[in-house]
Amino acid sequence: MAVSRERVLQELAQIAVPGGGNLVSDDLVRALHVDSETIRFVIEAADAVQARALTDAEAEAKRRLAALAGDQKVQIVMTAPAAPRGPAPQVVARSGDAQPQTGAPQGGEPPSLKIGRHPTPQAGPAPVSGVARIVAIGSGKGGVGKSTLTSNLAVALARQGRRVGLLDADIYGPSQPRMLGLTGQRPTSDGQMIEPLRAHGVTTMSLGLMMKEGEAVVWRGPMLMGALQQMLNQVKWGELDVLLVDLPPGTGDVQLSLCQKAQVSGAIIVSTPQDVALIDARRAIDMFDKLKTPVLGLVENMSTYICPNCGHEAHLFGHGGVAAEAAQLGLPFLGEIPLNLEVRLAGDAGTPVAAGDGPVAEAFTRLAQRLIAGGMA
Ligand SMILES: Nc1ncnc2c1ncn2[C@@H]1O[C@H](COP(=O)(O)OP(=O)(O)OP(=O)(O)O)[C@@H](O)[C@H]1O
Repeated sequence: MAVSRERVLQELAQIAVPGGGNLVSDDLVRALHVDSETIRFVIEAADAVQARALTDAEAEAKRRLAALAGDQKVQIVMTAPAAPRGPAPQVVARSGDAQPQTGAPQGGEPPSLKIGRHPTPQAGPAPVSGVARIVAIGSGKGGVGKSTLTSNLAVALARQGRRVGLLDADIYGPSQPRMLGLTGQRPTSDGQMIEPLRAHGVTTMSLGLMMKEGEAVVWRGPMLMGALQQMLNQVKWGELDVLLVDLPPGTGDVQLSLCQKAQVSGAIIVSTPQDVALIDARRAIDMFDKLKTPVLGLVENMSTYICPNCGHEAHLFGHGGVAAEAAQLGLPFLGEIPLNLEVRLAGDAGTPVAAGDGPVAEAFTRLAQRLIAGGMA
């Protein structure tokens, strides 16, 4: 039978650490995740010296949990900042089959701000200083073009003269640095505040830029909440008309944390017209309803395909399904973006198609104008 979270904590509370306490009493266990297949957590040391001193405790935790676990895989990650003001959390030790999830950092070291700590207590959703509106961009299903829509919409809004920020909170696959041509760049920090990057007129920050690649996949609940809180409050966003937040797909911790921590003005749901995508979109809408975040409307992506050779219009994923769904749910239908090779090529090349001209750029302009006219951006 799978070991429960409580049982894991009981076991960890028996593992002594230097100084007289144990792993639990010294609050060293972070992001504990227990399900039928995995027991996973982070041991968060204050620095590399403490991390070394905790190696034995980590090995013991590994041994004890492996003995208890049965079929569950045990993954333990030890993190510590390299130095008090050093470059970003570093994975310093691993045990057993818990393979390091770090890869080559994206463009050098992340800035010297420790990200992913426990959240600071907060009475309720708070505004972000200088930011007039926060709009979450969500989808029920992955791969429907939510990140593409976010970057292009941000650029289209900036071209309409709006002061726009983009927070890439899709920690499981942060793609905004690539889509906005920021690969290889790192935001800087004085250890307190982060200086965001700017691309195509958009003030941009991505959780992916704050960590070594792959590191965040072990984050859960509190750690994620803390990181998101830092992204909102420790980034010098400046004065913004709107901050777009690119959420991970689905209905998980990031969505919950964002709506609990920040005064989100509303959410835009992106979907393709297929039934399967729409079923998931409905789930996302339901989640925002439960979180009391207004759904501003739905956007249909990959709507129509116009053959670049013959001009024939085809509907590869169907057409009009999102508009019909919006009508049925009594929500605004905000617009549709065609399926177009240029969208992908431009995204991969780091210059969103909305930065140029042509029918697809116009579709994003229309969407941006619709949001501005509706007071949403
Ligand atoms: N309208 C479009 N026309 C052509 N290609 C598109 C369009 N929208 C998105 N794409 C392409 O589809 C792929 C998935 O898009 P994107 O990464 O934006 O989706 P996503 O919903 O953010 O996915 P995930 O949340 O799973 O990361 C990308 O290669 C992107 O370039």
